[in-house]
Amino acid sequence: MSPEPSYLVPVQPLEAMLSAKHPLDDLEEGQLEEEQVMQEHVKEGLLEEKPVMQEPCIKTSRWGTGLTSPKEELISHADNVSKTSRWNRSSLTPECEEVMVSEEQQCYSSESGSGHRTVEKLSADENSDREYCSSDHDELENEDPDSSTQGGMDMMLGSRSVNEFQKLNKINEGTYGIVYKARDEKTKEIVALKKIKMKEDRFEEEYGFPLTSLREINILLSCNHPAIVNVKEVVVGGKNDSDVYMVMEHLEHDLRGVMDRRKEPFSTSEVKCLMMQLLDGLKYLHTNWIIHRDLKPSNLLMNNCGELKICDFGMARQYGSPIKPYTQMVITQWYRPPELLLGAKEYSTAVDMWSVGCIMAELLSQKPLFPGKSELDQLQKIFAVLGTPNEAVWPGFSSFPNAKAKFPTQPYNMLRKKFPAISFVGGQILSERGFDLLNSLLTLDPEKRLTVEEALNHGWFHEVPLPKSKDFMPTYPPKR
Ligand SMILES: Nc1ncnc2c1ncn2[C@@H]1O[C@H](COP(=O)(O)OP(=O)(O)OP(=O)(O)O)[C@@H](O)[C@H]1O
Repeated sequence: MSPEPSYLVPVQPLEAMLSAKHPLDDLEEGQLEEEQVMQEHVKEGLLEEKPVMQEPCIKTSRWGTGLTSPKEELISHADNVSKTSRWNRSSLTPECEEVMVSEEQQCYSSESGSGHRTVEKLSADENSDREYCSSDHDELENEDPDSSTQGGMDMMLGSRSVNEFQKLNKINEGTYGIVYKARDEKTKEIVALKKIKMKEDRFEEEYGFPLTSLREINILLSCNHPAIVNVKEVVVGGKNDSDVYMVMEHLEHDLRGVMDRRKEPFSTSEVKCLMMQLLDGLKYLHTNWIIHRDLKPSNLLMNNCGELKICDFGMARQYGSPIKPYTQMVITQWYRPPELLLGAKEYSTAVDMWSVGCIMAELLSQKPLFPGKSELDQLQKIFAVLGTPNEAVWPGFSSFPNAKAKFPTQPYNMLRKKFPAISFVGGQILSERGFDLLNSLLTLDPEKRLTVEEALNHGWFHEVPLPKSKDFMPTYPPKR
């Protein structure tokens, strides 16, 4: 195995991980048993599967695990971080005492033979996104109610004020937040401020903070990789400091905007440069048990130094949206894998690999590969190109809840027609190896789909034209 890049967090010894003080002590009886059982499974899994031990494990905060109340968290850190925000990146530096088995590890139940990490869904009705949320609610509801209700704002103690930033312009408004370009008055640095949209739902009424945002902040503060957007800190503003903003490094563009502006597709070497960065960032996430689950061009930021960075972790590792979108916009299905569309009971890292396949196709052709108008239409579009699956090509296919629908029979894989090896009209062509990578990413059966490691090692990246250096990637005039 090639050595891990230096930006990966050093491996914690297994002993340290398992013997570290676990906040199970703080839980109620019933919960304790349940957690202990999970803990045992984790132990077993770790002991059985040596490679897992050797992989880096980012530390998630106790807020992320929902096992300790935020108040206790603040108290236990009081000596070290008094008057320092819970959200300060530096306060998250892993310490031996704090090393925990992350929630992701507790949830992941198996590692499939193909190398995709599978997570078992936590609820019975898996088509309901809200079920995940309620499972999370349950965890939090078991906490000391006194501390939980105050948690939302307590954790902001010591955070800087948004008034220390000069808002320059609004960049974008998404489902969960409004993003501004701003200048840090102290450092004069240009940053992006994502204002967390607060919404009156049960979770927020009780805990004062949207769950999606809590998770996004927790994950992003824990990640440290050149292809993952850097969140510097969290600041507050508005009446009673009740508005919360994530302060992120600012990137001039996102891939959606860039593709919309370009008149022609990226060259093969440019696609390789972008794909390698995307896969590198994703390898970091998957190695750290994080599934992004919402990879799409608008969530891939780009700058004029040729860098690509993954953003928007609102959906990461929760496998469903806990709150209703604020706008009429729904999360796009175009990059959603067939197993999710079919109502699969388990997700794995393979869901992200499907999205990567769709993104690669779009980079090459400059148009979305499967622009479905509804979930059914999405599946029909996928099957029309890749062939209608059956038990032979995808064992277990017919057991999916949504597999009962009558799909038109398409016995052949037609993908090569869309990405030919030769073009008589001067259009974009794709080599044998390039097509093999694309086709392997777009494998219907997630068990057989390429893993991020396999994709990164694919021969396409080693044949000419080689990936373009970031320094020579095209630049675009700033639009915002
Ligand atoms: N750090 C950043 N620098 C520059 N622009 C950014 C940054 N972060 C986000 N953006 C812009 O804001 C948009 C929305 O951001 P983001 O996806 O994080 O919000 P969201 O509300 O979660 O969106 P969605 O509706 O996709 O869930 C992005 O598509 C991108 O154009």
